[in-house]
Parts: sequence; structure tokens; C-alpha cells
Amino acid sequence: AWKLPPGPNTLPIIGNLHQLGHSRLHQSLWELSKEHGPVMRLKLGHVPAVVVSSAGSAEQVLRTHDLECCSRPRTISNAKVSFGGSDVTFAPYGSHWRDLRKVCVVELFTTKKTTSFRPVREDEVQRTVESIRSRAPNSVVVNLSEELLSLAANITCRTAFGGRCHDGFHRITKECQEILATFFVADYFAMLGWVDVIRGTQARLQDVFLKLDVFCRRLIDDHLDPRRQQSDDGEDTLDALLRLQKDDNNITDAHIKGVLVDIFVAGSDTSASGLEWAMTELMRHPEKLRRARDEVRGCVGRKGKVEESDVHQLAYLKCVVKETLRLHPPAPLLVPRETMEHVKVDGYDVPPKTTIYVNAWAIGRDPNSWERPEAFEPERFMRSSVDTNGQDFKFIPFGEGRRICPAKNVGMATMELALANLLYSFDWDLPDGMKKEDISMDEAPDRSITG
Ligand code: HEM
Repeated sequence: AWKLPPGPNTLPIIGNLHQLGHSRLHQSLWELSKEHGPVMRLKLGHVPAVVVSSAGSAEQVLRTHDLECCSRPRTISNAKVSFGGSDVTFAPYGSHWRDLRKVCVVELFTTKKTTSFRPVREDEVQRTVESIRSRAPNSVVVNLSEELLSLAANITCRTAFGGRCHDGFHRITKECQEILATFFVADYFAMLGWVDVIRGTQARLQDVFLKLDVFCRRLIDDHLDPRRQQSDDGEDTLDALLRLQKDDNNITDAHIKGVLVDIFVAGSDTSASGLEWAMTELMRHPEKLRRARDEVRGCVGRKGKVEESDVHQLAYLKCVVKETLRLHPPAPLLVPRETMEHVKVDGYDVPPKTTIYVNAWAIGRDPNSWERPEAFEPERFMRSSVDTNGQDFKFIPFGEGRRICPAKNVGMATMELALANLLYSFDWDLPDGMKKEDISMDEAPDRSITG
């Protein structure tokens, strides 16, 4: 007989849905898993799910049984915005995903490509520094969240689409993320699709989809226009996809649009959130801020700015970024996976077609893996070799295994360079009258369980 993982009692029909606080799902799951264990079974309406919250169980899902666990659950919203799973992030496991994933790994996010966009990152970071500096003489308060989001978005737009961002990009990204975070009743109660129609969520999804389609079509048409001059930044991601499409009939327009949507969804907010948390933690820990700042200024001297070639010398700053990602992973539940076959995790049976949530946020705070897990101590990474290189499943902000973030290098390069320059260029302080204890550590609401 199968030995299923333990979990909270279920109610008829809704299962455990009533136990999941709607925002900050990773935190409600963490609370539940403290009671039921690091491999926990849930029932979300009719959908069986397992939540994994320890380094050991994550290793079994992401390494030992990576292949059996590497599909994605299909949801009403992710199927629609990904052009029917034509993308990479939401595509189910299969030949389409394998082919497109290969394109990501050998063409779009190679070390060579990432390096070729170094001048773009350096230029955008300097523009942000200038924008802040223009206000610094009068000690004007800056809204750093906005600055960091537009920094990350401009880097994404220039490297992916060959131009800086405009409002349309921000709008479409936001709408896309919001609809992915919307709860669709039919995902959990197959017979109740009409409720989504009455609530208007179905119509909103269709509306977002049409806008996405037009937006992507326009980007593609602009790139195909023979009068278009390639930007000085070199071949962007869309150029590369269109070049590959010419020689490979298997790459359709839907696939290209799918990858563009992945970039809208995953490309900017992730790095921006990491940077915002890094600055927040440093403001709360002035002695660590000073140490990171002194390191940068000591290494770079009077050059006026930090370049990417300087970053390898900044050992402490790199630890600040890691420590931030440990406590505040931008994708706290990674992207949900789905089992394709029966697997055993920690001795428990997990049937096929089970949704698996890997709680990277809880794993980063697990007292069995970390000393003083709640404390912000970049020094801990100075003393250890823990990294995102597939060896340590207690630190997995980019996921692991076949589905690991293919643009990990891009994310890291952006965060390290931007943080180094922010510390090099300014002496940061809180707005008048604000104490470090006043800093809000509330997290923004999560993407929904469907995200
Ligand atoms: C700090 C920045 C970033 C973080 C923390 C991050 C994190 C993640 C995580 C946790 C996953 C899921 C991994 C899994 O399922 O095991 C993922 C997947 C993905 N990320 Fe990132 N990401 C970042 C930046 C980016 C950027 C800049 C891009 C593209 C421009 C990107 C594109 C993708 C794609 C396409 C996938 C889907 C991979 C697949 O399903 O095969 N990410 N990312």
C-alpha cells in the first residue's frame, strides 16, 4: 500500500484551500509544514499537491527525481498567457520544452551573450546613479523601489527587444503578472468554470491575452522591418529568436511570443526585488552597509564608477547578495512543478500528476540548515562555499535541476553591479525622522498558487 505524505485534514470538495492565506502563500505553507513535516500533502480542490520544505527533500525532487518531477501544472491563466504552453516557463515537459530550453541555454543566455550585454548593464546602472545624483545635493528623498524597477526593466528591454522601456512595457508586464496571480475557480473545481465567467475573470484573461498578442506581434513586426537598424547594443534576444526561426521550421511565432512573455514575467521584477531587499537589509544593518561600501570604495578607488570587471574583487558584496537571496528569494516557491510518474520523496509516495511546491523561502530559513536563520549575516557565506551551483539544496533561489533559471547569470550580474554602484556612489540614509526599526519588512503579496 502507498504511504502518502502527512498533511492537514481536508474538508469535502475544497480540501485544504481554506487553510492557505491568500497572500504570502509561502508563509502559510511554512506554518503548516512546521506542524506536518517537510514533505506535506495537500488537496487544493481536486488537485493533489505536495509541499517540500527541507534541503533534503528538495534535493530528492530537484536532483534524484528531477526527470520525473519536471513538468509544470497547467492552469487556466498560465496556459493562456503562455500561448498554450508554447513558452519555456510554463511548458509541460516534452520535446517542445526541451528544444526551446536548449535555445535558451545555447543561444539566448550563454556566458558569451551575458558578457556581450555588459555595456548595457553598465550604462543603465550609470543612468540610475545619475538620476539619483541629480537629487542628492538637496538630500531629496528618492523612491528607490521605482528606480530599481525601471533599472531592471530597461536592462531587460534593451537586451531582449533592442530599446529602452516605455510605459506600454510596464503596463503589459503588470497586467500579465496580475492575471497570473488571479484565482481561477475552475483550476480547482472542474465543474465550476461558469463562476469565472460570472466573476469576470475569464473576460479579463481574454483581454490581457489579446493585449499581449498585439504587443508581441508589434515587437516582432518591428524587428522584421527591413528598414530597422540593429541597435548598438548588438543582437537582442528577439533578433536571435528570429534568426533561429529562419533555419528551423519548428520555431513558430507562438513559441517566440511565449519566450517574450516569459521575459515580461521573469525578467525584471526578480532582480529589482532582490536589489530592493538588499538595500533594505543594509539600511537595517548600518555596520554591514559600511563594510560593503568600504570594500567597494577600497577596490575601485577614485575611478568614479564600478565596472563589471571590478566585481570579482568584491567578496563581501557578493555575500550580501547571496544572503539577501537566502532570506528573500524573489520566487519564494520557485515555479510549481508537476510529477509525471510515481516517485518516493523521504520515503513517502507521491503519485503522478501531483503539483509540487518547493518552498525555497522556508528552506532558506530552516534552523536545521542555518545557524541563526532569521539573522542577516552575509559573513556566513564568507565562511562557506555554499552557492547556487547544484551542490547545496539549502540555498536554491534560482531553483535547481532541469528547470533551473536559465538566466541566473544575468540576474546575478545585474544585482551585483547595481548594488556595488549604489554603495560606491552614495552615502545612504533613511528619510528624516525614520529609524531603522521603522522599516517595513512586509512582503508584497505572492503570485497565487497558480502562478
Ligand atoms: C534575480 C533574478 C532571477 C531569479 C531569482 C530567478 C528565479 C527563477 C526561478 C526560481 C525559476 C524556477 C526554477 C525551477 O522551476 O526550478 C526560474 C525560471 C526561469 N527564469 Fe528566472 N530568475 C531570475 C531572473 C531571470 C531573468 C532575467 C530571466 C530572463 C530574461 C529569467 C528567465 C527564466 C525562465 C525562462 C525560466 C523558466 C525555466 C524553465 O522552466 O525551464 N529569469 N527563475
